[in-house]
Amino acid sequence: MSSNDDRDPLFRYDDPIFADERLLEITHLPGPDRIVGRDEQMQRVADALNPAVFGSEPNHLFIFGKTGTGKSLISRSVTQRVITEAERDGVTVKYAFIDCGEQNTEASVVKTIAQIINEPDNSGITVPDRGLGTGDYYKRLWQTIDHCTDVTIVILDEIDMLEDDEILRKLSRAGENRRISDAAIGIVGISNKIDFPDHLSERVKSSLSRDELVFSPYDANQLIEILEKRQDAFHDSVLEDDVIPLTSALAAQEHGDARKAIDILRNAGRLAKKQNDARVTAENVREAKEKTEADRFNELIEGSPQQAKAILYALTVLTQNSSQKEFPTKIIYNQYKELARRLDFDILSERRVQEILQEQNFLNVIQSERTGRGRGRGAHAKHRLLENPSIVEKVLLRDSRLALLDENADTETSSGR
Ligand SMILES: Nc1ncnc2c1ncn2[C@@H]1O[C@H](COP(=O)(O)OP(=O)(O)OP(=O)(O)O)[C@@H](O)[C@H]1O
Repeated sequence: MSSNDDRDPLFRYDDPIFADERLLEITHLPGPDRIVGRDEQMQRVADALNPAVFGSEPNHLFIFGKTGTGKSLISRSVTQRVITEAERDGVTVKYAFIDCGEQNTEASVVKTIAQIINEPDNSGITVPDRGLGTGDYYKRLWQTIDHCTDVTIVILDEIDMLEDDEILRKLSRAGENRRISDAAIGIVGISNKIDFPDHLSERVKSSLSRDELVFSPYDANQLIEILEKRQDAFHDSVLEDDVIPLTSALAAQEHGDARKAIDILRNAGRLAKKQNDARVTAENVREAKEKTEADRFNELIEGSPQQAKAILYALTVLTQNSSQKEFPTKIIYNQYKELARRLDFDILSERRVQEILQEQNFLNVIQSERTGRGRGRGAHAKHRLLENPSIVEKVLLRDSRLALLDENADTETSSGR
């Protein structure tokens, strides 16, 4: 054993703040004793999946609710418990958790499910990353499901992001159509858009029978309890007394969002660590809230082209300079044209700007209300930012070209910041 004295001084070997930071990671699946206030929802998910314990087809299920209300957590947690119980009876249940924000085409979802479920050494089936058509990927999927499982549970997170809902029909009909012979499939669809089923194609609507469940936001007390049950992520006495109540109150401001609460707490710990503080304070929490919101917004717009960012910037400027929150496409377009000129961008047509606003509505960056026909469509649609404009501004100005719009840039550079 080497003591810390003879270790490379370039690195740190102790963590004065975190005892186990992984407990605060989004991929961490807390045990049932750390899950707060979701007994009823867990029971409903368990009721839908129950047949899988005996190797039969589960009921399909759609779960709706705002971000951070535990939809993914409860789906994964109950599925895990189904797997454990089924195993005791010699029934093999497997699950594939698909983020449809990342895998949004039919072929990529089919391929990913097959890759997750497959055990190539046992099945002898290969599922190549590329090179097969959608039909062939389906064939591999059916073979894999038959070979490797008795029941496959497919959890489709952000199901509203799917380009095409045909996959729902194929998965739900696979047994009936004898694509698979001795296995069953259950679908759990997750979305924060409650009107998602209205947008399904008629074919899917009529063929996919399902249960539906809504998760409501947490109140500040439930958020406190959720955070208290993760306190062991930190060393004893590191959190000052007001840290958890303040974090919960800040995360409950818009809607009770456990993801935001946990992210703020983790970022507060990281800030304290970076500053070599011995304790996490309310000050760290306030700073962490801003960082958490900026990170989240950044994640949403990361893939957006510069023109889309300029359009968002136009909406931000309008929001900052007005008591109103909602603006018609035309007004945003006029503001955008002025910015585009300053940035030396090609000026897009109003129609194209309208389409981009619709895409940002789809990505949950803005909310578009229709005033004519169709959702968020038409020149008369009104749009509002869903995030605090000063945070949006900061994040947008990180873009190298939009940075030219930063009026404080020169002073900041000359002051060495
Ligand atoms: N009831 C709860 N008890 C304990 N932790 C929770 C609870 N609900 C959510 N969490 C935690 O909050 C975070 C976000 O939860 P989850 O990802 O399940 O939310 P979601 O509703 O699926 O959100 P999104 O729509 O953004 O994906 C996770 O770290 C999860 O462990």
